[in-house]
Amino acid sequence: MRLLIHSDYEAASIWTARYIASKIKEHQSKRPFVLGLPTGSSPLGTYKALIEMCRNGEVSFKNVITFNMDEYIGIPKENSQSYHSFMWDNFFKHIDVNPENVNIPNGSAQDIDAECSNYEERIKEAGGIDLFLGGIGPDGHIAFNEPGSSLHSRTRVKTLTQDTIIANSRFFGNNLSKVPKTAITVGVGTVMDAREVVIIVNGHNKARALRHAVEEGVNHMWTISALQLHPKGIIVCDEDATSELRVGTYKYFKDIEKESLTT
Ligand SMILES: N[C@@H]1[C@@H](O)[C@H](O)[C@@H](COP(=O)(O)O)O[C@@H]1O
Repeated sequence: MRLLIHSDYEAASIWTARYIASKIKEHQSKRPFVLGLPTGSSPLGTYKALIEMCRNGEVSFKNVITFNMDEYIGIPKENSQSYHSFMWDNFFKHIDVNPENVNIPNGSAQDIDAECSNYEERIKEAGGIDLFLGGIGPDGHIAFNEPGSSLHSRTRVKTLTQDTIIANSRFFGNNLSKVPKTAITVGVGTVMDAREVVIIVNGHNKARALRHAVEEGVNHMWTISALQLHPKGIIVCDEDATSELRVGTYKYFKDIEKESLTT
């Protein structure tokens, strides 16, 4: 696993956007590039930078298929609090992606279990995910794979923990009762099947999760730790998120990645 420690969130976001754009451009295969995407505040800087690059003609999403990580159950996609609306408002409507190539789990499907297994099938039919971008919760969850999720899990329904409900209540007027209690989420196994995984970790409130991801063992209580087993896993973080790392760990990654931070 690589750990790229940037000075701040903006630098981390710009690096991540450039990295994704370079992977899309490098992709020589006839099939489209398949990009996995998260919601949340962590990827917003990356989305902003990618929108800018798309406007300047530095990257195009015309030959990109996207798969989002998760969606709340019981919030219609037209609702401003759905992850569907989040993605269109913050990213898709500003880039040249073909709407038919956008995949987001349908949290209002009649048959939620069928929706989950179809989602896995759609990913397979697209040729698998080339790069999965993600964020993590303060408890180290990836997508909505809360502590205790199987590290081999696939797309399914998960019940959100109280920690996640509290963290996400900021999008629901800080009203805990308005936050959905369940969501459709890709599994840890779904994310780990991607050819490459890039995780953005920023801010003090993610420092404990970063320590578990990097310094502790692979453990289902910190589902991001599964990234240690991925052949091409990268964590892109800011200085604030490193405050719980050992000095030696911090210095080691700063040293071995010093060339990469500028590219
Ligand atoms: N399901 C999402 C995750 O995909 C996201 O990584 C996490 C952190 O969100 P933020 O980036 O806002 O801290 O929030 C939710 O739980």
